Amino acid sequence: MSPRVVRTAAELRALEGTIALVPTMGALHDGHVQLMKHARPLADTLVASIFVNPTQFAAGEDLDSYPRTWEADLERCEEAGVDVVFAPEVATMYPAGLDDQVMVDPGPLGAILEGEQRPTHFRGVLTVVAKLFGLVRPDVAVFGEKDYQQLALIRLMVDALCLDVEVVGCPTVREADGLAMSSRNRYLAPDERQRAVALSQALDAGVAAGSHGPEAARAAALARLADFGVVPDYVAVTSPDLGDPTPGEARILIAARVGKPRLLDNRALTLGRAPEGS
Ligand SMILES: Nc1ncnc2c1ncn2[C@@H]1O[C@H](COP(=O)(O)OP(=O)(O)OP(=O)(O)O)[C@@H](O)[C@H]1O
Ligand SMILES: CC(C)(CO)[C@@H](O)C(=O)[O-]
Ligand code: BAL
Repeated sequence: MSPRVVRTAAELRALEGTIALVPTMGALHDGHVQLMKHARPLADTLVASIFVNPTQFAAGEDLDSYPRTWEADLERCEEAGVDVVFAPEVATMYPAGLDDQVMVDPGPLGAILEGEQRPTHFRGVLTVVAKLFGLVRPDVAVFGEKDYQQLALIRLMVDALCLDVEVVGCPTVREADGLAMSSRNRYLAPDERQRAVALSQALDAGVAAGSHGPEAARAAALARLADFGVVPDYVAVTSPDLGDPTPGEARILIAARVGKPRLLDNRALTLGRAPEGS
């Protein structure tokens, strides 16, 4: 059955039973469909939001050219068993205007990695996610690990602001060659699409070198990126909660521009101790 499209808070208030929410910015791909399929059995009603959130884009970023594929998105939502697509106008999300004086401050975790490259990004993301939680009032909300720092910050926000929403993370869905699916992949020219596999291969190299410690993991990932001529914005090896890495469970994260689009990827890894004297 086709999902019902709703645009207002009043329509959302009429929803009954438990609610699962999958927030998106549209241009839906199989990664989004997996999030929706994962969310489907978690509640009576499955809501997917489609909203290209202006406040998470800085001036000069790709807000205006961000892909918008409405008809195809509705088909993907239907395929995934979505009941309701919430597609608000900007004024519904930002009734006080885009220079809204009340915004969510992401704190120190919002200032590193992606936050260093995009200083106002997470303020916009957390603000819109908080607004979506307030409007949709979900019992559970599902996000992708592809945007690992975003997922970590949303969990922190839910704890810090005492929001009554269960946050569920889903593994990254990849193309056959390992490239993490992303709405912006469609901007890769054919030769860039081939080079884009550098990110997942660099993560593989980092994971394989992890037994020799975090610096070895980082060096292996950087070397693999260099093989493809890809210069990253960052390659970071962290603890699972994005702090300093210690032996055991850890995370390796990469961001890099390949041609026009800026791509993100990350993987879990297990760190050994760095060799003595390194
Ligand atoms: N390959 C993927 N696997 C799993 N989840 C994903 C994947 N790509 C995106 N998601 C998740 O889908 C949700 C909506 O993301 P969004 O609409 O920004 O898509 P995107 O593909 O990440 O777009 P962009 O190219 O702008 O980064 C987020 O929770 C995001 O982490
Ligand atoms: C969580 C989100 C939908 C907020 O606009 C966006 O950052 C995204 O698509 O990952
Ligand atoms: N998934 C992250 C959305 C953004 O880059 O704004």
